[in-house]
Amino acid sequence: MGGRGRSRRTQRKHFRDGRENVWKTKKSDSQEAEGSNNNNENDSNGNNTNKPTHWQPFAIENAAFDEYYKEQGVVRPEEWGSFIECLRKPLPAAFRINSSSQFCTDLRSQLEDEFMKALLAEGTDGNEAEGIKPLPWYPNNFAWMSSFSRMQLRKNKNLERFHEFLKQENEIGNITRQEAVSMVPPLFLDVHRDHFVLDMCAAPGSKTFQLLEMIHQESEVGALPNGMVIANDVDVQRCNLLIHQTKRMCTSNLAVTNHEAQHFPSCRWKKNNTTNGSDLAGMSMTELLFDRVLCDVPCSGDGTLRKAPDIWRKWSVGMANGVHCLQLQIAMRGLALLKTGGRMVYSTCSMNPVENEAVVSEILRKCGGSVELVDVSSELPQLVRRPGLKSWKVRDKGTWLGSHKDACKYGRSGIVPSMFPSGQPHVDTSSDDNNNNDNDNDDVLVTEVSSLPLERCMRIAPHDQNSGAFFIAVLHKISPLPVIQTKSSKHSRCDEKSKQSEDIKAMDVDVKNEESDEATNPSKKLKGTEPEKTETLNNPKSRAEKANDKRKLQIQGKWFGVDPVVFFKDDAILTNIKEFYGIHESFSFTHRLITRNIDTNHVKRIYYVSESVKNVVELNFLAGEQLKITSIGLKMFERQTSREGTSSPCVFRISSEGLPLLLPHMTKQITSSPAVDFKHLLQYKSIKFPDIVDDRFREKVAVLALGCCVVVLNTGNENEGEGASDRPKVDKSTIAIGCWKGRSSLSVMVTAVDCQELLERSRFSPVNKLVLLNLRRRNKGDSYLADQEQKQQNFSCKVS
Ligand SMILES: C[S@@+](CC[C@H](N)C(=O)[O-])C[C@H]1O[C@@H](n2cnc3c(N)ncnc32)[C@H](O)[C@@H]1O
Repeated sequence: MGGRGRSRRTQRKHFRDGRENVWKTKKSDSQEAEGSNNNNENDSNGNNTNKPTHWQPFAIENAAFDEYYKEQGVVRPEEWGSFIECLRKPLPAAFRINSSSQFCTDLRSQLEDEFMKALLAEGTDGNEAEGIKPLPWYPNNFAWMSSFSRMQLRKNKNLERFHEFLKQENEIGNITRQEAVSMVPPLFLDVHRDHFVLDMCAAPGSKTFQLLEMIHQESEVGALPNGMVIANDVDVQRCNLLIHQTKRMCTSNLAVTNHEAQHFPSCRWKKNNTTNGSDLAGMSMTELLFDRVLCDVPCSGDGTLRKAPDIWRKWSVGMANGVHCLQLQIAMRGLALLKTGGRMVYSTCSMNPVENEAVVSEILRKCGGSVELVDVSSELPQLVRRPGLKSWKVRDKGTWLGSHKDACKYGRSGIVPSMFPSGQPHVDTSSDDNNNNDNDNDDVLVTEVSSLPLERCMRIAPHDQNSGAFFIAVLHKISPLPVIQTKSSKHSRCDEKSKQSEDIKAMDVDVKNEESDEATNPSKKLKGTEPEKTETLNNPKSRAEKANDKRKLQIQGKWFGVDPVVFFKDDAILTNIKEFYGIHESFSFTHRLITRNIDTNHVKRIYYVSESVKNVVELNFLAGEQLKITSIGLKMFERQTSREGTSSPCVFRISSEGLPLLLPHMTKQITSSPAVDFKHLLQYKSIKFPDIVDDRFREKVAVLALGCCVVVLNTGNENEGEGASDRPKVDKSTIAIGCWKGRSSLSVMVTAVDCQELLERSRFSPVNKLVLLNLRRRNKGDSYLADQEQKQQNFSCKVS
């Protein structure tokens, strides 16, 4: 896990207070830890102001934390000891088998039959002898937890083989390492294959991966589901992590966007005035709405204390109070983008009621009956959870506040009414000339109790099932949201706290107006184009330079720093690709190929998108390119830039991600190889033609054109490539790799690491089968099912 894991860690960025990375702690940062915990002094922003003097390991206690949560009653008083003790223990590692992988059942068998027993026998440094076990509440035994922490997995020699297994399968995309409780929200979303799903705050993407699995489950061979996922995150770097993570899924049904979730565009488009008889005129979608929305909002994150112990010293109530309004705005935008009848899951990895029940309560109040909190007590019955709180207080600068009245009394303008159970703003009725409030019993703190069905929210406590803590609420949109009137109030409210609050005051209406304006007036500056303007102002340019800039901008597209999304329509290149690979007419190319470069002479990569993603791209064009798309579809063709590339009649090679989708539709540049030469290809990466062992294979390679080709493993069971047609039979169990035919040799286009991995592991027969499956997975994506075990076994024998 070493370097890769650490580098992911270093990219974690606290969304609000610039929390430095715990895994990359500088000396001064470590020093800061000293003494900060039992004396948690906060400044007005809720930041810890202690200045420690020398290094100390992470403290795993915080008096302010204890005081706060004891008072809030998040667990019963008699449970406090086990709650806090559990929070101080490292989090056991958990992982999930990719259920849309054709190999999911093989992996599950390996875990059940091999690792479960082996890890029990081997034991570890710790006392718990459970080894690994499936999470009882996750369907089909596809999610597992171990009794080992991530550190133990890295350091313990006995666990080396298991750790290697986890790393490899994770890299290939067969499993995902993910905190157990983080797997819960997508399960309550009830995603179907034809759903349009929005993941509003998606990075680093473990839940997006789960959503994609759900969309792709039970896919027929070569068929794509009708649904899609849009994964959005405001942080570009984290978007890149997400793209890296989801690339393992090899999906054409995903678009990644980079917006503030609270301002996510809905791409409304008025059908009659923009099409001008174009080929988009038939477009039926006029607005981007979703069947499912996942609202896994940024939060204070104290539910992850076991995984990120630096939170112990950083923790303060200000962290939660400071994100309440943002969370509410994101959730309201999510509901506005949800179709009537759709489901939204709101979740946080925080235990704080201000981020949880308070946000849900305000949603219900604002939506006035158009949204209901769903009772999901009968779903996932084996998941141990607790009902949401009905009563809580707010703490600010060391003072407990029972209601908004208290906030006004103490002049706490940052504390908004929606943070309290009733959500009611305090209206000061006392007149200036009658300032005698002495009769009020103001010194008694009255804690409000909510009348909303907040017991339907779910709290997951760490000591219930040895996990992290989490909060989940399931919402159902019954009817369109009401228009929420802008009220001028002297009381501070979330809407007024936001400088862009205009967008959310009338959730279903105002956004429409704003977006229509954008669509009809594309020159209107969007957020994200700011740097460009600043540059222009600071550096006055000549007319020629400006013209040049304008041209560049046109090429660049609407969003500054983001490549444009362009349908690839270069007929000459397309005809060349189709003819070279003999691609069937049945394979839909029209409006399914995308590039990120308007200049087709310099297109390097061509992406394939599903029908659903294509529709969204078209809608986005019609709506004035409101979506800032950072990644889209499946990389299918890549320009071969080497000297070899120029000698081929077709300069575009098939990428390994795109091969599974294209393979059933190829009639040319495809041949089959016996196991011996297939193994040599993997072993030596490149073999000279005279070194090909099998004469028939050498002959078949000789007739291929120079350039990219596909070699299919001949398992010997069928007439693969023999007989009337030289085209190998392609079915669910086919194993194929992309190759390059040069003037004197045939070379693989699978990375050296992949080849090495296969060859090393193929020496051990029990692992052999899985390794082969993995190779196929990597090259063939997830559209094939593993149903011919015998064939795999045959190949294993031949290769070993
Ligand atoms: C709790 S994490 C999401 C984890 C993610 N759902 C997963 O399962 O991997 C919250 C994410 O929200 C993002 N974020 C913060 N503020 C945001 C905003 N205003 N709009 C969209 N995303 C935001 C952060 O960059 C962070 O990646």
